[in-house]
Amino acid sequence: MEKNKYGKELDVAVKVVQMACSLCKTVQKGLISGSFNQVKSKNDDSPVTVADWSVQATVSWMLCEYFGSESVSIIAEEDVQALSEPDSEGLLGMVVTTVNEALAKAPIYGLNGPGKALMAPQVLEAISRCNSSGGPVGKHWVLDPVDGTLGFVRGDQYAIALALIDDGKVVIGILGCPNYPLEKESLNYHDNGLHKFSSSSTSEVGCVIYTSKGSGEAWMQPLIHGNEGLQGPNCAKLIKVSAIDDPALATFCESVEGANTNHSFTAGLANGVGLRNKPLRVHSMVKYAAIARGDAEIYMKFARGGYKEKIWDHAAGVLIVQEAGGVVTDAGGRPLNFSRGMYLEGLDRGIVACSGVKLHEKIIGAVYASWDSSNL
Ligand SMILES: Nc1ncnc2c1ncn2[C@@H]1O[C@H](COP(=O)(O)O)[C@@H](OP(=O)(O)O)[C@H]1O
Ligand SMILES: [Mg+2]
Repeated sequence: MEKNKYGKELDVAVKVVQMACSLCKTVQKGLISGSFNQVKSKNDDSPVTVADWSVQATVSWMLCEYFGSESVSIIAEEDVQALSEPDSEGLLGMVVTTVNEALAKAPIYGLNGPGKALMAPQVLEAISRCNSSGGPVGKHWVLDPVDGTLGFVRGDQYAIALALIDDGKVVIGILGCPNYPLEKESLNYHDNGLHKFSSSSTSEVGCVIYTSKGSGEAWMQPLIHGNEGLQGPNCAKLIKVSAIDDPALATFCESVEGANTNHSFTAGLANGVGLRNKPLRVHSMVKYAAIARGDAEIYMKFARGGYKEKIWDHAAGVLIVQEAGGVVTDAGGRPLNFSRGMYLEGLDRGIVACSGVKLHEKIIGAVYASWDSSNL
């Protein structure tokens, strides 16, 4: 990990994402057991939880600690507005406790935590400083503290996504996938005929996947659970995209939510290129992890109605798929542009990530052939 130009950043970021995974697992357990009222609605009606703010505060605090609070630039999904409302005192208290519990465990991950517990203003400051506008010059961290919040609140798949952009290019990418089974065998057909990841008693669940640009390698670590650190069974494994290039054998992934991507358009594309398997519908950037790990071959996203994709929903996943051997472009076949602030400006229609060039060309060709007759 240390050998590349961004070795220190990657080393710290992987450890921080490991911490964040542990934090999220604890909060998700509390949510599912119904012990806390930790979910709020944002202005766009999407949910936000104690975990979103707590991960953002923890990652922000750590990055400032290691890379300097003066110089570090972070673009992340959450702000402190809902947390600062008069009726949010209890919620803020939970966030502060959750952050301090996470930071107290920093040494388990080989990181230095704060000398003493953070107070509420410090936690709010850590969250609100992640308001950089990014752009084409300099280093910018990009964080989605809990991607797939709907999956998170449903006890399903979600991801913690952290990437570093340097002069407009994504140079490192880390995806924490706390509910993603380590073994592909745990990928089962579900009742409704769709693929779904399910944990079995034989497979360990949860991993952190990471890469750096130009390495041609992507790695997967299991989650760190106790004091065992990163030695022995926690050694990272190389991952690689699938070698399948026959559409009849390929599986495509997409959002669970029909509001986030047009399922009927992707069904038409799938049919057009001869895909036979049912789609694998998964919340969050775990879809990119599935492509990078060879558990599926295609990920397509076609948002509706002028929705503008945010960089934190794609940066880490795109680089991981590319370095694991895959291809990711917009629907016009062009690379995604991470250099223009918080949005993927100039994105042509949708996003297509594939395990290889052959499948990718077929999907792009199918988009070309069917776009005009679609209602998108
Ligand atoms: N109307 C919309 N169209 C497309 N994507 C949307 C959307 N509203 C929200 N999203 C994005 O889709 C992400 C979830 O992706 P998926 O549906 O693939 O699981 C959300 O991430 P968050 O859950 O972090 O907000 C959000 O950024
Ligand atoms: Mg997201």
